[in-house]
Amino acid sequence: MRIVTASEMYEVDRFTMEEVGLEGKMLMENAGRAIAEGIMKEISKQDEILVLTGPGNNGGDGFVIARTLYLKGYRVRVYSLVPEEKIKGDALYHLNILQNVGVPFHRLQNGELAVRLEGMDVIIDAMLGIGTKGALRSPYAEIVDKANKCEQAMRFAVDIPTGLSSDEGVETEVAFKAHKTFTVQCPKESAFIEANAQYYGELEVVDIGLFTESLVNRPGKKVWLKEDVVRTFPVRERFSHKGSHGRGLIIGGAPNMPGAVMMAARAALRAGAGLVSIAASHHLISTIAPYVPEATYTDLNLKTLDIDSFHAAAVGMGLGRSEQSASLFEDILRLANIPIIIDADGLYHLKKMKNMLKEHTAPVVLTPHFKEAADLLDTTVSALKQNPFSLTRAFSTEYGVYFLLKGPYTIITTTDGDQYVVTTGNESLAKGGSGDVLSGILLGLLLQSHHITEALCNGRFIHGKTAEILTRHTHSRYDLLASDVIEGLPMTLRTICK
Ligand SMILES: NC(=O)C1=CN([C@@H]2O[C@H](COP(=O)(O)OP(=O)(O)OC[C@H]3O[C@@H](n4cnc5c(N)ncnc54)[C@H](O)[C@@H]3O)[C@@H](O)[C@H]2O)[C@@H](O)CC1
Ligand SMILES: [K+]
Repeated sequence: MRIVTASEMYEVDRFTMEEVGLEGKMLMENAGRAIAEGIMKEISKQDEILVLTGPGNNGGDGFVIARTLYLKGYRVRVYSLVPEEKIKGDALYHLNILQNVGVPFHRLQNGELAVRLEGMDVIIDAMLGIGTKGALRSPYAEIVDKANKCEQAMRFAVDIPTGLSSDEGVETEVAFKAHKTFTVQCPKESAFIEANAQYYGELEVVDIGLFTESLVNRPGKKVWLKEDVVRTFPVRERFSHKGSHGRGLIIGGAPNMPGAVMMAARAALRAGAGLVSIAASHHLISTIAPYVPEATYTDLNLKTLDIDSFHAAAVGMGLGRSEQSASLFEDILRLANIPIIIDADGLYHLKKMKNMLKEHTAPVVLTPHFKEAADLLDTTVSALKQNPFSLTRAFSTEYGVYFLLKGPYTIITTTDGDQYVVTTGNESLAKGGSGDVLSGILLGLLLQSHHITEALCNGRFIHGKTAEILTRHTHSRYDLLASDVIEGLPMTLRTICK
């Protein structure tokens, strides 16, 4: 499912209207009806419903929603923040129909609210959409603030909550706090920015018949969905053998962190890796081995370890941050000609030698969380949280790496700058060890997949999905351990990836 900026959405509108020939009025009818259908599932006929409308097409959607609800017998009225003479085009067309049908219609008079917001059971925000520029002007800011204070009301936003920008990089001062946002055709970029989540609430995408084909030549941004996992998950052949499912290497294991490589190895095997080998300090091997008897072990000595005899490797989990481990990491990066995942302490060392990435020819996957990523990109966490798409895309294309920016909305960027967002999971995953398990799953899938992007998206998807399934059935969001996710993978794999 494509994610768009405002300018991309306007291009989709233009293409649909000018080149396909669907009229704007009809698209507005489709949008309003689809959103009204969604809202009707959440409300009752006893509810007092207020639709707040603005000057543009977002307001036009609001007129169609109000008419649809009214004709179905709901108690609805419309409150326009602008005088009728300011409403033009398709929105005016639908305002006329609204008034012909007899839906109660009020408008702001002399700057005063003619309708009370208090006591409303449902407030629908059709004030501003993707045409919003800058901070909210009066009276929008005041009315949004009043609407947000109506604590008993269910609040729905049309397309985007009024006050938010569609694009990343814009700080929000005041915005409508929706319980649920019905977004038209494609989710907007800003829906995946952490600071905006509280305004969007739940997000539902409604199909109104727009054609997104006109965007095919632009770098893509998409949400990776269950249907994508089902379509691309590696297929196992009846006569395959362990070698067909890949030989993976996990390099790490500082004496004080035996758990990291152990969990990564178990996760890789549970995700379907054929063979997993752990290269760690020999003191550690006897500690780890009983917990992962399926793995093989080798002393972490680059004179004897043939990295390229494996199909892919993961390095950095529990590697340590000493000078010695820094030079070990540098040697690994120089020697490896196989796809390599760099996580945790590997990312720490990489900061000082990131130019090596430009010469490195085999695929490299970086899996930082926001702090690690901000350090790598020489920026701050808050700047990265405001602009995660553009900053990671710039880094990925400059250094030629796959970049998996870990978070509740994980953004995966390819070396070409295409981006995928994976939203599965919940706060139970915010715990030590989660990253090690994710790296293991990613390695397991990298070994079995033809496409690196698919391996990364599918790996991150099943990691999050497993946490969701476990916290729904057997665990809470407090007690779930990283290793529980490994043991929960069978449930996800059995249901999603048969
Ligand atoms: N074909 C289309 O174009 C379709 C558009 N649709 C709807 O139309 C919306 C976009 O419509 P528009 O382009 O008319 O834009 P908006 O409806 O977002 O309104 C833009 C207007 O709001 C005012 N405004 C902008 N920033 C402001 C601020 N900071 N404070 C106060 N007022 C401000 C300006 O007068 C501007 O002209 C979408 O979000 C969607 O809801 C849907 O009806 C589907 C079809
Ligand atoms: K809106």
